[in-house]
Amino acid sequence: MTAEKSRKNAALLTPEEMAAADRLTIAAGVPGIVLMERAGQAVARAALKLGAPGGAVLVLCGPGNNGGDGFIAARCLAAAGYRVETRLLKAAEALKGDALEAFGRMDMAALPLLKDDRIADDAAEALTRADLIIDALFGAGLDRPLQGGAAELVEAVNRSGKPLLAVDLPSGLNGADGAVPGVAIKARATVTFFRQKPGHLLYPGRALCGEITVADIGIEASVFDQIAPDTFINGPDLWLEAWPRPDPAGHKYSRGHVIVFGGPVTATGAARLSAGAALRAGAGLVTLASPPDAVMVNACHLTAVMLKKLAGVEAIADLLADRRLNAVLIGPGFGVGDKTRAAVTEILKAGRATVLDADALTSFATCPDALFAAIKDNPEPVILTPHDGEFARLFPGLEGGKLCRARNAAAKSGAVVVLKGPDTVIAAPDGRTAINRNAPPWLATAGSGDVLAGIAAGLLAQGVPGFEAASQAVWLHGEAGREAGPGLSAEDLASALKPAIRTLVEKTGQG
Ligand SMILES: NC(=O)C1=CN([C@@H]2O[C@H](COP(=O)(O)OP(=O)(O)OC[C@H]3O[C@@H](n4cnc5c(N)ncnc54)[C@H](OP(=O)(O)O)[C@@H]3O)[C@@H](O)[C@H]2O)[C@@H](O)CC1
Ligand SMILES: Nc1ncnc2c1ncn2[C@@H]1O[C@H](COP(=O)(O)OP(=O)(O)O)[C@@H](O)[C@H]1O
Ligand SMILES: [K+]
Repeated sequence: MTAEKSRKNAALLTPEEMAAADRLTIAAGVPGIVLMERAGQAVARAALKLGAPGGAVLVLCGPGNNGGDGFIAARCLAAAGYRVETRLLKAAEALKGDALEAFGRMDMAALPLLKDDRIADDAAEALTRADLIIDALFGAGLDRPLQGGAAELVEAVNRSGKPLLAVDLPSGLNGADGAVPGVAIKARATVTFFRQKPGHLLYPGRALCGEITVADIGIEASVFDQIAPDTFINGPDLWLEAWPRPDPAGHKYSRGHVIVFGGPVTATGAARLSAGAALRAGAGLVTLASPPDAVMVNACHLTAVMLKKLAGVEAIADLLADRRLNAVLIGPGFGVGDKTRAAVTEILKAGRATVLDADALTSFATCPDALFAAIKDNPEPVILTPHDGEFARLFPGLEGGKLCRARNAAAKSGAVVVLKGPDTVIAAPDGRTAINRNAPPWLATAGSGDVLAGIAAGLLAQGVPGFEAASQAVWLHGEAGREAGPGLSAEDLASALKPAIRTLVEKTGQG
């Protein structure tokens, strides 16, 4: 598969982009009702997996095309022998277009869900009778919080404890950013169409989707020629092409040399975790530079990582006169304050691919613009790896959803921004973003971020471009977390990178 085709597989579409894909497909000659038929049939297939044959299925249909998919699913499930009851949120007279056509094709009565903007008594009884509930209330067209009877209904459905299958998106969830502005359905499974939406991957939305199926409804990938999405699922489909391939005739210097700047004698562990991870990520050499009194502590713990004494910030320029040191990492355990600001400024002046983490970020809380100016003057890629707290300190005033905050931060700083968490977002200054989904919760442990920063530096040293290096690092970190498993501590992560690295090496045909 070509890299271009793989990237299209990894694309995530906002509701607007999905609507454009729909329009382009219709304009190319596939009627909207045909797309809706395929969508509804895919929902029915998913329902077959959730509900016992012949069981009672309640299909809740909203006023738009999401409801239309529900009518098709209802018809298919009735034909398959299920006892199907369809209920409408708004009067049937409000239906139009493809949804009206789908309603007509269903040829089944559909009673109202609400009476005087409250759940109708007989609708409440229908919830109790159902073995499976299909949520076809709202999908891509949701544009405000659910209120009144619709909100009450969603809460009652959630309380019912019945298996819930959501059509496209759990109703109440914003597909563009994963936000839930009011209440939302908590589904056991979700069937979406053509490609996933950012809201399926970003919290809180991600927790509401259950198992996600992406159904092919006949939209061709050629629509991407006009839509050009810039948000992706983070994984090999997005960046395998950029995975470093060591020259078989090369040597350690041709795999890059990372220098990690470590902290004082009382805080040496973080930089050691980073240095070890940079080596595992494939850098040919890694040197840990630390204050003279910390060198001995580091020496007691390290073997393959080399050591250097750093007398003071003034010594950084001399050290970096050696151009073979081609990637720099500073921040973990370095300490917060003037000295760190000065060190970061010297490093960025030296024009190296750089990862700034932890204290290197916090030290600029009082003067973020000075940092951004220095980043923009550095011709090599810079990666920032803040968690939410560090992000808020460095980018005060950037608000909104995680995707939007990360994207704006990358544009503002000129760096690739890795906004960490269970749904880490990686954003490039050119607008590309990736959302990560493979990180297990046991990665939330002290030192785990130091390892991530080290992996990123190791990849930069091998010449991987900034956005790809950051995305690969986040994905590898997630895989290592899964490999090490529950009970891991950050020390376990670097060696747990090996199976994922082996998989990538094999995928790129180097194995
Ligand atoms: N695109 C495609 O390729 C394909 C799309 N397909 C399907 O179409 C779905 C999108 O359909 P859609 O655009 O009609 O929007 P949908 O989610 O049904 O909601 C719109 C309705 O809700 C209303 N409304 C909105 N917010 C509200 C609120 N908070 N509270 C109350 N009302 C609210 C709004 O009315 P308003 O009151 O704003 O006038 C409007 O009537 C998509 O998710 C997928 O399932 C498939 O068939 C396959 C092909
Ligand atoms: N709930 C979670 N699920 C998965 N990964 C998480 C979760 N919470 C945090 N992480 C990941 O754990 C790492 C923690 O990094 P950080 O907060 O910098 O910790 P530290 O400074 O102790 O190294 C980040 O890579 C983050 O994405
Ligand atoms: K829905």
